[in-house]
Amino acid sequence: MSGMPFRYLHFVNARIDPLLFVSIGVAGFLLHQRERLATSRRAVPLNGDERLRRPLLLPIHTLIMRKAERWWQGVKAPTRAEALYTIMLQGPASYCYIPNFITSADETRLLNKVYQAPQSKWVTLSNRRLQNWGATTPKEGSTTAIAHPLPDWLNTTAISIRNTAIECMNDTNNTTKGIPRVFAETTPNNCLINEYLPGQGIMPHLDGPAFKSAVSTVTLGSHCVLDFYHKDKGAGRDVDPDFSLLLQPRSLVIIHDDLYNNYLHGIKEVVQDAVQKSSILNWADAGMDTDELTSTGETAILLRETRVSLTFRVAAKLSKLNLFGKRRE
Ligand SMILES: O=C(O)CCC(=O)C(=O)O
Ligand SMILES: [Fe+2]
Repeated sequence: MSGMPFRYLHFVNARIDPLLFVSIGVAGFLLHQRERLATSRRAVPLNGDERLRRPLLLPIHTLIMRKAERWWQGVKAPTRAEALYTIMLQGPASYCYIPNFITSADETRLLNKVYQAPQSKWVTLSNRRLQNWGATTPKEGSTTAIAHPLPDWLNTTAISIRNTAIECMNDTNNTTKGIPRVFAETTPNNCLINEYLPGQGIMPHLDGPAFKSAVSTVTLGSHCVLDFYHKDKGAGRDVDPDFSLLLQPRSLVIIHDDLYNNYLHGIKEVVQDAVQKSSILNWADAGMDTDELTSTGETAILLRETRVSLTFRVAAKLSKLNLFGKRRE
């Protein structure tokens, strides 16, 4: 009877000094806080209706606790739940996803044009190939682009994007989300074409300063999961994205304002994407095939094929110089 507890107490009294007690207490508190935060992240429902039921004013002690938790963890970026909440509130101003923006015939025609381009047009990078058309920047990081017209086969799509942006802005029923003002004002004058084989992707990044803060992308050939990471949090191989958009073949996505300026975007280098309803912002519009879905209807495995993306942008500033360095009339 006297054995274990007594010996244990004796051990504690004799060997453990108060500093160690305090350290154990602090470590316990830290672990508890970490678990609490992880649980609250997992528990936050990601669909809009649940979010709308959240109280607008949180009790002061909850706010203080949240601040303390963030400070405690040294995390400046918003949590996943907060990021999604923000994006849902600002969502209507941040992206516009339009399934089947082009027909299958247009998709084939555009793909043929891409592959008919002279070999010299392709720039081969380690993880993808690209072509650059229209107004182009002389070097990386330039803020001024040199004016050059888009070829007709791309200009047709650029004009449809502008018309769509105008429709979006006039859409009083708000069936198309977002107000892609940049494209309503100006027809895109640059198109970057990226080709990704299965297993290829693009590291998370922000687009450079040469273009206005909106980007519109037509997806050809295969789907893509475009991941977003808040810029304060950063991104790396072991960092989970805050959320993603599922871009289906023939769709158009316009990303602008908050989503464009404050989130890095990237595509993972994988041969298949495991997608979940809870992390895909446009799940409802993504037109998932029922045979791709698991029995719950909330996850799917999508096998990648070759994807070609046409990314249209508006150059922020056009140089008065032509390609040969001479001033235009
Ligand atoms: O292929 C895409 O959809 C994204 C391309 C992209 O982000 C870029 O070229 O900057
Ligand atoms: Fe980009």
